[in-house]
Amino acid sequence: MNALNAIQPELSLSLGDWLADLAVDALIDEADLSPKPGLVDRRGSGAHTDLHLGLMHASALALWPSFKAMAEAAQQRGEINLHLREDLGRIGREGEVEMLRVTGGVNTHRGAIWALGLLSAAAALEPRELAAEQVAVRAARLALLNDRAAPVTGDSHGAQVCRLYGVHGAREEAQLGFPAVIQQALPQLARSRAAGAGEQNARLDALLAIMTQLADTCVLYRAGMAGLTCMQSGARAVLAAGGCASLDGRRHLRDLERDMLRLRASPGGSADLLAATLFLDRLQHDLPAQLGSL
Ligand SMILES: CC(C)(COP(=O)(O)OP(=O)(O)OC[C@H]1O[C@@H](n2cnc3c(N)ncnc32)[C@H](O)[C@@H]1O)[C@@H](O)C(=O)NCCC(=O)NCCS
Ligand SMILES: Nc1ncnc2c1ncn2[C@@H]1O[C@H](COP(=O)(O)OP(=O)(O)OP(=O)(O)O)[C@@H](O)[C@H]1O
Repeated sequence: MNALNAIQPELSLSLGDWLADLAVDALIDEADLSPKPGLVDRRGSGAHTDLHLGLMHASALALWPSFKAMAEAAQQRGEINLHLREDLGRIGREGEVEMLRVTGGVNTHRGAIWALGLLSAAAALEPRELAAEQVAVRAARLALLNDRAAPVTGDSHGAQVCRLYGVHGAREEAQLGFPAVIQQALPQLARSRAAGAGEQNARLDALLAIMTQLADTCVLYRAGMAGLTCMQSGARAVLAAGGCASLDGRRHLRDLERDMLRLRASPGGSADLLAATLFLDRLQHDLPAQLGSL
């Protein structure tokens, strides 16, 4: 490393490096955020027996090359088309294989590879247009294209409960332009920050805002419609009581966690979308100076 890079390492950063850094940071921040109801966090494994924080970190770090490759594929193709969609599908599936290798076969980040992969590619396509809404719309256009090489996934947990309950899951959330992120989480994050909640509480409030509405297929698979209703109404109660920075909100958060653990329900889809929220939030604010000339 030369002396200048040691002082200003960002000078040697490519767009793909930067986007992969943001995606991995978002996953690590999501995992570390505490206390999250039912999810892996700094306190423990929530409703999971096969996940822990170290595994979430290892999985997140192992995905860095996949996010970089997705961003670079978008730069190389230069437009939204079937070629790019099929590049992303291939890289995403290879990322899943790497994730399963690192975790010894546990699904830590399948939904996150999908959401953050599409968003990384969408950001790389137009690095001058990084407003959250613009990036989400491009990601949706990519998600709407049909990857001819994708295996038929009719028996995934998500696909099973989508059929059973007639809800939309991870695929449709992306195809709609991530409404849970754009309409719920980012506005809540901004409101809670403006109200002086503190960053960790603002992020918890953003997670709860997602949980008020999402048909989280992780919860549906493990705890059925009763579990989903419990998650949504419990999250609403926390926000209605003043959010995670208020004493009353914290009481409701504790009640929600107790109920989710009793049902073995873990809002993994909501957690993935919180990571997507943190990614889009940083994207708008952190563009390093030297990338401004791209
Ligand atoms: C679309 C995906 C998520 C598969 O979804 P499916 O519902 O069939 O599967 P599965 O139950 O295994 O995974 C769902 C994942 O989404 C998350 N999730 C659950 N509910 C939701 C929701 N309502 N909204 C968003 N994410 C959700 C969960 O955390 C879970 O990890 C994806 O894994 C996929 O198609 N991969 C193929 C490779 C590919 O094309 N990659 C592209 C990279 S950009
Ligand atoms: N902090 C977190 N803690 C737990 N899960 C998370 C967290 N962040 C994201 N997730 C998501 O939750 C999903 C894990 O959920 P779950 O364990 O229900 O998956 P599964 O393998 O489909 O089902 P099961 O474990 O019930 O067989 C992962 O795909 C991951 O994307």
